[in-house]
Amino acid sequence: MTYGNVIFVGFMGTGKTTVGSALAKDLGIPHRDLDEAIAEREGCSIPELFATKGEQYFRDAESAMLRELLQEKPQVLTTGGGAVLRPENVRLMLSEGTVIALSAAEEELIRRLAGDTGRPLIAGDMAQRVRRLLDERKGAYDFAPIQIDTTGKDVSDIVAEIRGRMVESGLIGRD
Ligand SMILES: Nc1ncnc2c1ncn2[C@@H]1O[C@H](COP(=O)(O)OP(=O)(O)OP(=O)(O)O)[C@@H](O)[C@H]1O
Ligand SMILES: O=C(O)C1=C[C@@H](O)[C@@H](O)[C@H](O)C1
Ligand SMILES: [Mg+2]
Repeated sequence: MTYGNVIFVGFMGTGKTTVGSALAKDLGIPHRDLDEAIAEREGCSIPELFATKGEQYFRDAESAMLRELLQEKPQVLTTGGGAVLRPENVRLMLSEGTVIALSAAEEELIRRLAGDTGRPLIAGDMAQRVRRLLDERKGAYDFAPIQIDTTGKDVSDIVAEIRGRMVESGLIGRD
């Protein structure tokens, strides 16, 4: 049994949506994804939203949707890579749930994101943009009390590792 929100943060491609969905199944609680909820509400994809309304509009929608979705506990809530950029969002996440940060080595992120067209901030020279953004966001995910490096690990192993950390922290029982 788990209580409250389990919130995933991390850079694009660290696997928040993929791992969060698998963890929610494993724990038997719902999974919501902030990017998917925004796209559904706005009636268009994230790249379309950036192109038509701009990043500032997206960030406002992201903060509002975060506040709204955090009311629906218990759940696994997976955020977008930039949701931690506003301090008010970070404060809200820390007060409303358990925050788990996923990370992965730069070259692995570049491999995972190759061919992707759904992330407007890395469109164009993807590898160069990933490197620059990683540098700009250094430390941005360090606030999360549970830190998981996903490099070279399968989704099922990552879920097992997270479960172990949640048991250690007294958030869930052993079975
Ligand atoms: N542990 C893993 N090993 C290999 N590939 C992975 C792993 N986790 C995720 N992936 C792949 O990496 C890509 C990005 O994963 P995902 O969409 O879950 O990332 P995200 O952190 O939610 O990104 P965003 O911040 O843009 O929402 C997907 O193609 C996914 O299948
Ligand atoms: O890292 C980011 O700033 C983003 C990550 C994606 O999940 C989306 O939220 C959007 O493409 C912006
Ligand atoms: Mg995602």
